[in-house]
Amino acid sequence: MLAATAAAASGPAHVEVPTAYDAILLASFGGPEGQDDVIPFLRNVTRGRGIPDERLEEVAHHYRAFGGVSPINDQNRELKAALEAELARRGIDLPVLWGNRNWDPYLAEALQEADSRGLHRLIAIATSAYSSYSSCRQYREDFAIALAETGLEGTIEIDKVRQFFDHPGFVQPFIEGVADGLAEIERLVPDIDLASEARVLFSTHSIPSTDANLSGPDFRGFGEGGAYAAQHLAVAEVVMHESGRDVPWDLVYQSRSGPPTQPWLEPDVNDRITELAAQGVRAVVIVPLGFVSDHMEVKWDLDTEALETAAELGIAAIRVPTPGVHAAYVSGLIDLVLERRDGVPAAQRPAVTDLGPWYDVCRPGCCENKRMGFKPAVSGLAP
Ligand SMILES: CC1=C(CCC(=O)O)c2cc3nc(cc4[nH]c(cc5[nH]c(cc1n2)c(C)c5CCC(=O)O)c(CCC(=O)O)c4C)C(CCC(=O)O)=C3C
Ligand SMILES: [Fe+2]
Repeated sequence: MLAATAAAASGPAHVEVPTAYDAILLASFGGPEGQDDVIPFLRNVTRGRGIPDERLEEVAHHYRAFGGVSPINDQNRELKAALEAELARRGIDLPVLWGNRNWDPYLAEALQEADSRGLHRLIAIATSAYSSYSSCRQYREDFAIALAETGLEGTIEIDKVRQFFDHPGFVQPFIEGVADGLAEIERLVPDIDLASEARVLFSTHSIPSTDANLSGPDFRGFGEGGAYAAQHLAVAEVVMHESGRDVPWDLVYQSRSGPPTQPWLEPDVNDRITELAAQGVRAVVIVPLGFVSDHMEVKWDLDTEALETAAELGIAAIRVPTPGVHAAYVSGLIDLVLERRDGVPAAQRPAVTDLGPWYDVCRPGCCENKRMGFKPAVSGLAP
């Protein structure tokens, strides 16, 4: 088990005062549940960006290949049930509401439900562990939009748990996954020398370099790729160390979209596998470090595309599981709610890298989107 070491005092934590919450808001991305949902869902995801339906059809085919159904909604139903079970096990009476940014059940519906049940102080868990516009601020903007849509500003307050990339509950499943993945490679390629012929590839969602460089706070201190890249590198290092294996590793990116002229974080996972194969690498273990569940970005971009790339090059490849409903992850999410509710001091909060524990509330300007412009957000220090 990964030791739940208390925070290094040097971490950037800023701790809020205790708040008695009425309910947990499980906030996620949402996904289509049938072929007819696919284009309307993609219009929601890309709203305000004027992307023509022909371009959306290109992304749609990932969903179409799976019957138009993203696995993400069932995964959130399971996560909600697991959170409820863990709360019940601990004797904590805190309802869990679920709302998505891009598909039914929408955030606005969850807020209406909260209001009708008299639940007005919400603590949100977003299914997104790192700092960036897409994984943090966009959730906070969409909370603000849902509050405005429902006329519940001033009635409902939404706080959000800290970014949990380095919480031991999130990291533990990846440690187990890497250890198991490497053992599986040894079974598949019995004569392999892991240290020279295998690579562990930690994969996360590529984002535009502009977003990455603003994924602060204090973004200038994090170098190339901002806090987003720094957080992934720090967690990957811990995972490798804790797995007890001495195998070289890289951070790679997947699921790039946007025009080719716009710089996004690189290298792409497929390009890196191709390069490694040319260098004589015989096996890769792919770790979806940027994701909390096996949703479409994992099923398509890794299990379909990246595994195919490896197969075509004749090298062995294993994809490690995401946290999903792993007991350590579920219990860690409840711990995150309770540390916030109780105003636990930063030094007592678990964090496995010295970047954390992360802030309770975003700093002004944190995770800004310079491409699409300023939108007000809640759950932060400044709108
Ligand atoms: C960092 C990050 C995460 C990880 C954090 C988190 O988990 O939140 C994530 C997750 C996800 N992304 C998802 C789906 C999509 N993301 C898109 C587009 C984009 N994602 C971006 C970033 C991220 N995305 C960005 C920078 C864009 C371009 C838009 C822009 O320029 O700002 C598009 C539009 C089409 C396209 O542009 O390709 C789709 C359909 C799904 C659902 C999967 C399912 O249905 O199972 C999930 C969980
Ligand atoms: Fe995305």
